Amino acid sequence: MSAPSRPRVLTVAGTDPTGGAGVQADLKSFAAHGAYGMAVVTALVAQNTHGVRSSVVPDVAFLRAQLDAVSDDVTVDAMKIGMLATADVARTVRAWLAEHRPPHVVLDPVMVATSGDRLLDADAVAAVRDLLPLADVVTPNLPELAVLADEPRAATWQEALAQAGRLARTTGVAVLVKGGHLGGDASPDALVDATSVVELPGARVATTSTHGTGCSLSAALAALRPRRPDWARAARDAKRWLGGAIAAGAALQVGSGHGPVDHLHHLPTLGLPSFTDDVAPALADACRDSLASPLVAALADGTLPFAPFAEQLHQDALYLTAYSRVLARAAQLAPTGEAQEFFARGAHSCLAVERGLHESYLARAAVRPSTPASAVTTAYVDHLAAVSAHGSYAEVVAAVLPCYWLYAEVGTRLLALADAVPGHPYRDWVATYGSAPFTDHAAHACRLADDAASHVDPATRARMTAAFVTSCRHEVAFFGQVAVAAGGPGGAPAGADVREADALAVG
Ligand SMILES: Nc1ncnc2c1ncn2[C@@H]1O[C@H](COP(=O)(O)OP(=O)(O)O)[C@@H](O)[C@H]1O
Ligand SMILES: Cc1ncc(COP(=O)(O)OP(=O)(O)O)c(N)n1
Repeated sequence: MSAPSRPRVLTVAGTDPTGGAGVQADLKSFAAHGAYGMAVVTALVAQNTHGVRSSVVPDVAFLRAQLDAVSDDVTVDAMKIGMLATADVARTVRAWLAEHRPPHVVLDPVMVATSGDRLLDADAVAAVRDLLPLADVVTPNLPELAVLADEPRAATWQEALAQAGRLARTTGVAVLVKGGHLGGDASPDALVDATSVVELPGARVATTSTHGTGCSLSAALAALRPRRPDWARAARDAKRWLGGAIAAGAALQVGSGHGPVDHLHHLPTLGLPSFTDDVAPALADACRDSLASPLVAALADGTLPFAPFAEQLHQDALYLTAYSRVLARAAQLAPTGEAQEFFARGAHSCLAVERGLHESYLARAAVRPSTPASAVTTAYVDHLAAVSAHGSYAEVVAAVLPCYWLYAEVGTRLLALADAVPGHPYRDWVATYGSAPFTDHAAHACRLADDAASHVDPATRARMTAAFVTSCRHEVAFFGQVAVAAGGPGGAPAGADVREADALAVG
């Protein structure tokens, strides 16, 4: 038979109705790591982010019935054991393990929650110790390590490593000792066996969202092990994932005590509104503000004198040269041939339009080619360059999108206004942006941004939004940068002829 598409991983643990610890956290950890999750419940715990209120431990015959229901039917590739509550529960799990031990077993020796509430009877410690030889890895925090080793609590990380080494040598089980309870800037862990120590350094995240970190780490370890060559590599990857989950926890806004971690922080979210639906209000604001600028208002009614128009086009030409490079970067990062071609064509079109502006309008204007980029143009270009240098494909696409989408929106409105003015002097230029093919290119760019957003994690999506909104602000400033003297009839000088629409694929 072929291999299963996902590791089948079982947790045997207590519950947390607020979803941060216990079985609920374990199942999220399993899903986060692409495992098929199963759960046998040892104890029903009424708890939240402030602590444990009460718990009920079902009869151990029922616990055994749950365990047998799994092993009678399903192959278990890996298993994590969490809260055991009582000595009877620990002994029942041990008896089942003796018969049905999966290839990989992680034991999280849950004793006391961060809130200080006991999750294991004092007389059950010996029964948990008896389980150690049936586990591959045990994952104690510092107080739990001391209890298992029957020694005083380690005061330093070095003492903890030595204590873990002694426990590993006496029990034969590897010890993933956790440094979450240490003070300081670091939160190191280490995988210690009888002969070696693999340190897993980690920065401490300044947060109160640490409820269920131990549960989530041990579950991740079990889920990863079937797809990793050894425990050290599984532990390294589990810890790296947990660091991101802890950092993203506060944004969940779950509870007013010690909140949970975000187990799915690294995954895209199904069912979100599309990116363009999400940022449409920002685009609408930018469109309204752009139309209100003196330059665009005078462009709309045809009263814009030629000099400020040419000055604006000159800045546009400088901008397009830089924008072309950013589109080329989007083409370089593009995940599909279609997207690569779209942005590569856009990069080329920018240069063609820039050249066209110089050969037509600007050749006849008083603006000298050496006039430098304005502060406004420079700021916009710097923003795009920064996203292009440091951002992912999705962020680059979000940053370049307003130049397509806003120009299409403003252009469409301007064209309707220009059409109401007989002999409008800038109608051809306005029509470039207010009609196809430019509006089609803008719709295509929106579609590519939505595609990109559907594959990113929440943090990247937030950066996409920030990049988009910042570009919108620069667009508004760009329209507002040229002073417009009131009055003056507009009009391009005779012979000016810019046929941008054919070549143009960008704003
Ligand atoms: N503030 C934090 N920042 C980063 N990692 C943390 C933080 N607190 C705990 N951890 C990590 O979470 C995991 C659980 O640690 P710990 O708190 O020691 O165990 P437990 O949750 O069982 O009490 C470990 O990998 C630890 O390094
Ligand atoms: C049902 C249940 N099991 C374990 C714990 C303890 O979780 P842990 O990951 O050690 O983190 P804290 O909750 O102590 O912060 C629990 N609370 N509930």
